[in-house]
Amino acid sequence: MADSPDLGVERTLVLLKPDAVARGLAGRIITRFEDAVLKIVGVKMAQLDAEFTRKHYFDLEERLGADIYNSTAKFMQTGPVIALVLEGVDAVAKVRQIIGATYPNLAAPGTVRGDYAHQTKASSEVSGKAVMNLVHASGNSDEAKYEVGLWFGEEEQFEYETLAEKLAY
Ligand SMILES: Nc1ncnc2c1ncn2[C@@H]1O[C@H](COP(=O)(O)OP(=O)(O)OP(=O)(O)O)[C@@H](O)[C@H]1O
Repeated sequence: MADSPDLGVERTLVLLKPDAVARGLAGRIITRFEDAVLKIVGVKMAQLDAEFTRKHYFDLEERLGADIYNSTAKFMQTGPVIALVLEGVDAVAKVRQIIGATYPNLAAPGTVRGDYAHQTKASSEVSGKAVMNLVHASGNSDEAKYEVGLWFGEEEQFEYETLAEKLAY
């Protein structure tokens, strides 16, 4: 048997956005990740500035346009966020499933966005404000590597050393 079997364990970045922190939902949201055997290996609270927001959402303006970039960047700086590095089997995809679709009205019941938010794309377009959808999570494994590295130094991330620790619950 190989010394280190590939368990499919990976890391992903999660942000509890200003609306989640302000509404006192942090604990309930984190519990959902922990219940799905996603382990916290890094955590911090931060107030974003314009420069760091640009680094985090570096491709958003190109993907969705300047108006959406600007409203999202503004929203992300309205209050503190909580950043987490989560580790687990298929963590990137699993976290995206747990948080649900980008537009909360389309997010399934049982997902974080589906249960705790309600905004539609149309309401954001009318108001010119960002979709307040509580959580950001890396969209794929390349994005996860970039975002985890942007937010957390090596020394700010912890290791579960043994197989038992990695899988235990
Ligand atoms: N049509 C829109 N109007 C206003 N804000 C939007 C719109 N589309 C996206 N956003 C904002 O931009 C963020 C990034 O959009 P993206 O397409 O990357 O969705 P996502 O990957 O589900 O969200 P996130 O990157 O925050 O995890 C969304 O979470 C939302 O806050």
